[in-house]
Amino acid sequence: MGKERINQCFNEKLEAGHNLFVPYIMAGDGGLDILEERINFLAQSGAAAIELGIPFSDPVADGPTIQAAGTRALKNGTSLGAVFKTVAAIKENHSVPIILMTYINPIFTYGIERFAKDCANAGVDGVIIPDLPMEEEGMVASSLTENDIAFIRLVAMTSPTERIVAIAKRSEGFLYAVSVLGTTGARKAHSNDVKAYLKILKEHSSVPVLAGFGVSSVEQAQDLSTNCDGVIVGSKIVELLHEGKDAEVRKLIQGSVMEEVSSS
Ligand SMILES: O=P(O)(O)OC[C@@H](O)[C@@H](O)c1c[nH]c2ccccc12
Repeated sequence: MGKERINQCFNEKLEAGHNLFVPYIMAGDGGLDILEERINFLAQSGAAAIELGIPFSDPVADGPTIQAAGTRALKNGTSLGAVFKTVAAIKENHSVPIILMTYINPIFTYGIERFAKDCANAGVDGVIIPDLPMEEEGMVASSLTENDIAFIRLVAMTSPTERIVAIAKRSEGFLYAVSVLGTTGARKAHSNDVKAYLKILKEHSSVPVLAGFGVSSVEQAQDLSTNCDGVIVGSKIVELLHEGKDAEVRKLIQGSVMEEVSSS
């Protein structure tokens, strides 16, 4: 369970020579009753894990696409409790790691201990909390550790190297390397500094490093994956699924996970 499951699933893919691909979807976008089918589809298409967003009314790091998905999910009445129930049922049939992405506020409201226990009971493997600074993560970190839930840390390109290294050393499951400045959302290209930044992270992290934010094509995924272990794709996946373009989602994942054969 938890950390072990993520490590095992990621290692299997890496050992088979694949890049890792973690799609982000918003829980309750399209209704919770389609979640199992979506997760199954993404896993079958080659996803190494699923990042599952909890809709929240004040999503400071979300770009317009993810915000719109959150609004749709909230309109459907999606609550944290309902997501736990749905995930528990899904986990009876599927082994793909599930990582919850939630801001700290809903966790406080729900209760930190209760949140960590319910994650474990539902079979959630890891948690990402984008607005919890390293200095304040203690209470949440100990509850997650007690329940064997991987606490995935995010690093930002703008942070000083010392801070980047400290965060890289702590991360569990994988390290989320935010690879653009600003909020989530598809971008045409990543800056050249990203490669150097990913290299530093790879040197200091004991878990796989995945690059996220702004990835929307196989080319970008392949390019980033030459300097780290894979990518996280949110907005593009959310948009394609919302438009019913499942075949394109499959192509994006399959093209991204295949390690490119170098011509030299
Ligand atoms: O949408 P993008 O640019 O592909 O970025 C991933 C992202 O959506 C997902 O990981 C995510 C959604 N909301 C977030 C908030 C903070 C950090 C990460 C996220």
